[in-house]
Order: sequence, then C-alpha cells, then structure tokens
Amino acid sequence: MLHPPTHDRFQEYTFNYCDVSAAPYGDNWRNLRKVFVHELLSNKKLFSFRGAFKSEIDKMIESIRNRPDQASSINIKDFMVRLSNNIVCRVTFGYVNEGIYGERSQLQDMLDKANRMFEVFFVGDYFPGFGWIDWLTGKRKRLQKNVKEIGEFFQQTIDKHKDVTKRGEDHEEDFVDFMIRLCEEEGSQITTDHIKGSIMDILIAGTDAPAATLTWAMTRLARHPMVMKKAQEELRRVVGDKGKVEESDLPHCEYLKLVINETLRLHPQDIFPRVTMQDCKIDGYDIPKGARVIVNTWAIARDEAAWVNATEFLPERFEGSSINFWGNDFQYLPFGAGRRICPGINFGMQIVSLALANLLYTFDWELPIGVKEEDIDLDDGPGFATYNKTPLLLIPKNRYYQARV
Ligand code: HEM
Repeated sequence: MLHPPTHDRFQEYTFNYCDVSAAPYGDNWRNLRKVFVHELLSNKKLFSFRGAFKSEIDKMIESIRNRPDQASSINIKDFMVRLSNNIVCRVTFGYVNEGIYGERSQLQDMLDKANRMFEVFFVGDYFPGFGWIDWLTGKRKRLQKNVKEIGEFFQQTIDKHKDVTKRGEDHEEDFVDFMIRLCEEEGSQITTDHIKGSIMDILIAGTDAPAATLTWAMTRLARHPMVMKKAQEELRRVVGDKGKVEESDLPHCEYLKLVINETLRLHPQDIFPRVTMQDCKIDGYDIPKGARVIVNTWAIARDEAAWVNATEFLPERFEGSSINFWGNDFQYLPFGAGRRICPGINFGMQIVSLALANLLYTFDWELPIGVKEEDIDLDDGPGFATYNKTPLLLIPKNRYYQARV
C-alpha cells in the first residue's frame, strides 16, 4: 500500500492536507475522497455539467475561427489550458474568468506560480536542518506569499457564495455551494480548509492533466499527418454537415478513442512520488516501509517488454485490445490504479474527447512555414503535468470557410 509523501509544499498548498490528492491515507482522505467520487465527480454531476462543457468548447472554437489574423499560428497549449481552466472554474465557482483566449487570468497566474514552486529545489525538503537556506534565497517567502494570495482568493469566493445563498438568489449549485452545504450540516467534519483544499485539487488536477493530454494529442497528430487525416475522415463521416461534434457522436468515433488511448500511453500525467506503508518485496527486492517510490508510467510505456514498438505512436495497437485505463492492466496506468486511482476519469475523458473531436472536425491544421513534422518537439517540460518543452504552434484552416471560398 502506498500514500503520498509528506512535504512542506504539499502541506501549505493543501491547507494542511485538507484535500484528496496530497492527504495521507486515513479518515480525512477517505471522507473527502467519498465526496469527490460520489458527489462532485459523479456521473450525475457530470451529466449536469454537459451544458458548461459544450458552451466552453464552442467558445474556444469560435475564438480560433474568428482570430483577427487568419494566417497566423496559435499556441496550442495556451488554448487548451484556457479551455480546461474555464470548464473547471464554471463547475467549481459557477463562473469563468472572462478574457481573450490565449491571455491568462489572475487565477491562472496564481496557479502557474504554484506549479513553478514544485519545479524548484528546496534544500529543506532533503536536509531538514538546512531549511533556513530556503528563507535566505527568498524561495520560502515567495511560496508563502503565493499560498496567502490563493487562500485569500478562495476565502473571498466562499464568502461571495455564502452571500448569494443568504440572499436566496436562484442559481445552479456549483462545487463551492455544495461544499458549503456539507460544511454547514450538523456534526459535519468538513471545514473551510477542506473547501479550500478541494478547490485547489479540482483546479490543479482538473486543469492541467486534460490540457496537457490535449496538447500532446495535437502534437502527435501534427507529427503523424496520416493519423490526423484518418481521425478527421472518421469524424467528418460520422458528424456530416452538422457543423459541430456533439457528445452523442462520440460513441461512433472509434478511431478517435484509439488516438486518445495512445496519447495517454506515451504521455501519462501526474506521476506522483509515493511512500510505502509497509515492508514489501518486489521482484526479489526488499522495499522497506517508508521508502519513497515512483511508479514510472512514462518508462513503462517505453518498455519493449511491455509494448511492441514501444516508442512509436501507433493508435492501431489498441484496436480490438482488451487493455484499458481502469487500473487493471499494469502496463497501462494513465489514471493510476488502486484506491488512489484518479476520481476524475470520466470528467477528464469528456473534456479531452469532445474538445479534440471538435478541433479535428472544424479545422485542418498546418505547420508554420519552414517547420517540418520531424522538427516538432517531443521532449517533456518540467512539472507534474508535463507539456512539450517547446510550445507547439499550428495554423488552423477553417474547413467550412475554405469550402465556401
Ligand atoms: C486526462 C485527464 C486526467 C489524467 C490523465 C489524470 C491522471 C491522474 C493520475 C495519474 C493520478 C494519480 C493516481 C495514482 O496515484 O494512482 C490522478 C489523481 C487525481 N486526479 Fe486525475 N487525471 C485527469 C483528470 C482529472 C480531473 C478532470 C480531475 C478533477 C476534476 C482529477 C482529479 C484528481 C484527483 C483529486 C486525484 C487524487 C486522487 C487521490 O489521491 O485519491 N483528475 N489523476
């Protein structure tokens, strides 16, 4: 059995482990995990979010279609991050931070700073007696400032939600409303810090993993134009001239599913370190209780013992295969496995499938002048959610617009 390592930075950003992803195994984690699985990320809630998903994807497609300079390229990552962040903000807070696509909101800036804090080396994490060096270099002060501004932002959001409820205004219940309701129930064990920790989990886990998966899918498809063409032909055949891909079209898009499965195989996200909870033996090696371990899904995907032509992007390998991402096939664990398996699988897959389908259906994608397919960068950048080191730039060509000209 494994649980996350305790870590000053996790402790600060999760309001003293009042969350799901960093909380050590125990009652606190179990209670909140139940809320995530059976309430916040349940299929019933997912069904009620369908409108938000659809309208945010429409908004993204329109902003690409109507960009002022039709010949210009777009930075795929910026659009994907904005899309998932908007969706996640809508379901969490009930509103999005409006603004131009590709531009960052105040909240995104704060979360970016938080992400960067996990890429920085803190001496105190490895040599506890030398934590003062992190104060001296200013890192710890920056971290505390960032945690404070995020905490204040969340508190204001909670207060505003309480005000609206007090005024009796009629509105659809979002995550924050739901958590406040739980917190106010008699004998509830949910505190304001649990609300803040849960918001942090949903914002971080819900934004970056889907956005990075989408960015990698577009990267791989741009590197493999024949695969891109095959996926587009399928979508355009299934959807016809309807103008957009709807959720009901997705079950008929088999090849799209293979593309997403293969992207998740080669580009797993959130490879967290873990700590063993008891002594165990793996492959003849003794692993003591308390050892830090990493289940390196990235390396497993590149292991020829587990996959034929392991490093090749071959969506067809999943055709007719029984291997899936529900945590039972140990050579393929893009959402993890066991009791800590990602509780947002359906949520994440819904964003990725519908957004990718609409991007491929609506536009043809070209590389900027002078860039060849083999120039596209496949190196991973730093962080828990890994994007390409060099941003992917592509030129979208509106299919319908071109057909009319
Ligand atoms: C394509 C999208 C996604 C991918 C690839 C992904 C991947 C993962 C992975 C690999 C883990 C670690 C599992 C383990 O250690 O066994 C994880 C955990 C988690 N994910 Fe996701 N995730 C995605 C989307 C989401 C979404 C949309 C949400 C919420 C809105 C979410 C919330 C969480 C949470 C809260 C955890 C911690 C679970 C725990 O420790 O009990 N994820 N995810």
